[in-house]
Amino acid sequence: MTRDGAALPVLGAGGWGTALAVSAARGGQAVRLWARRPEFAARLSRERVNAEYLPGVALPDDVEVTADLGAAVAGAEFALVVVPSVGVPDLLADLPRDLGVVLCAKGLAPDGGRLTDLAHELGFKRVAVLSGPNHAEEVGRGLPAATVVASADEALALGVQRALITPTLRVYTSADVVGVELGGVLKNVIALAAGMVDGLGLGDNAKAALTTRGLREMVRYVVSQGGADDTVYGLSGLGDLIATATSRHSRNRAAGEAIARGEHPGQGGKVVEGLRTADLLDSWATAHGVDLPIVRAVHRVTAREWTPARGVAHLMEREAKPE
Ligand SMILES: NC(=O)C1=CN([C@@H]2O[C@H](COP(=O)(O)OP(=O)(O)OC[C@H]3O[C@@H](n4cnc5c(N)ncnc54)[C@H](O)[C@@H]3O)[C@@H](O)[C@H]2O)C=CC1
Ligand SMILES: O=C(CO)COP(=O)(O)O
Repeated sequence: MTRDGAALPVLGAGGWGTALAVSAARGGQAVRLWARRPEFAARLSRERVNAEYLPGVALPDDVEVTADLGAAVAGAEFALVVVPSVGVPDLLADLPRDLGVVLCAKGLAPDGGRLTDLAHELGFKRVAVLSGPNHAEEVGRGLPAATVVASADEALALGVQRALITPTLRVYTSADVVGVELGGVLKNVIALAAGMVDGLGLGDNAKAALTTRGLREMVRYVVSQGGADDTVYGLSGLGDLIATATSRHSRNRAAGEAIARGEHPGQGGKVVEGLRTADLLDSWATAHGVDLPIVRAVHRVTAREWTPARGVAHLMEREAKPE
C-alpha cells in the first residue's frame, strides 16, 4: 500500500497531524501517526476518530497509531513533524539525525529564529518545511487545497511531494525555505489582528487595510531574513493570510476576536501560535531596529499592556507617508 516503501511517520496527533495522516492515507500512502501521550494513542487507535482535535473524520485503515517514537520512524526516509512550535526542539532532540525532517509548525524557535535553522543546528542534514492555506478541518474532509514543501534538498522536497500529493491536495515544491517558513509564521499574527478588527466591529474597510498592510509587513520581514518577496505573494504567504484572516476555522483569528471583546481566548487546549510569535518577533524587531508596527500592536494588546483601542490608535496615528 505504500508509495515509496516504508510507512510515512506523522509525528503529532493534533488537528493538523491527524488531517495530514488521513489525507496521505486516502491517497494510498501507509502512515504511522505518533501521539505523545500513550493513553491518547491507545484511544485513537481503538476509536479511529480524533474526537479531541479533528472530530468527525475517520482514520483510514492505513493509519497506524503509536506512542512509540522509535517504532514510528523506523526505516523511514523522512518524517512530518507536526507538533506546536514550542514542542519542536524536544521532539527533534529525540530523533535520529539521518532522518529527513519536514517541519509543519507555523511558529518560531525559542530564540525567535527559524525552526529549520534550529534543525540544522541540531545536526539534521535533510530539512524541509511544509506550509500553505490548509485548515485541518477542510483537508481532513478531503476538500480541495494546495500547499508548498520547501527545502534546499530537492530530492527531499520531491519525496514529500510524492508522499502527500492526492487528487484533493496539490503539493508544490519550492527552494525558498525562508520565504515559505516565515510566511506561515507571520500570517498568524496578522490573523490575530484581523480578529481584533472583527471583535471591535471596525468594518470591512479596516480589515482590508489591516490585512494589506500586514502583507507588506510580511514582505519586509521575509526579505530582511533572505527570503523572496515573490514567495510571500504565493500560497504560503498571501494564500495563507487570506485563509486565516477570513476563516471561521482559524484559532488565531478567533483568539483576536475574543481578546477584542475583553475575553480570554479559550481554544480548548488548541495551539494559537500567533500569541507566541508576536512576543518573540516584537522583541526581535526592537533589537534589530526593524519596523513591524502590526506585530508590535498585537504583542502589546495580547500582553495586556495596551487596550485594543490603543493598538488601533498606534496604527492609525503613525506619521503620514506614501504607500
Ligand atoms: N490546525 C491547522 O489547521 C493547521 C495547523 N498548523 C500548525 O501545525 C502545528 C500543530 O497544530 P495543530 O495540529 O493544529 O495543533 P492542535 O492544537 O490541534 O494540537 C496540538 C497537538 O500537539 C500535542 N502537543 C502539544 N505540545 C506538544 C509537545 N511539546 N510535544 C509533542 N506534542 C505536543 C498536543 O497533545 C496535541 O496533540 C502548529 O504549529 C500549527 O500552527 C499548520 C497548518 C494547519
Ligand atoms: O495555519 C492554518 C491554516 O493554514 C491554521 O490557522 P490557525 O492556527 O489560526 O487555526
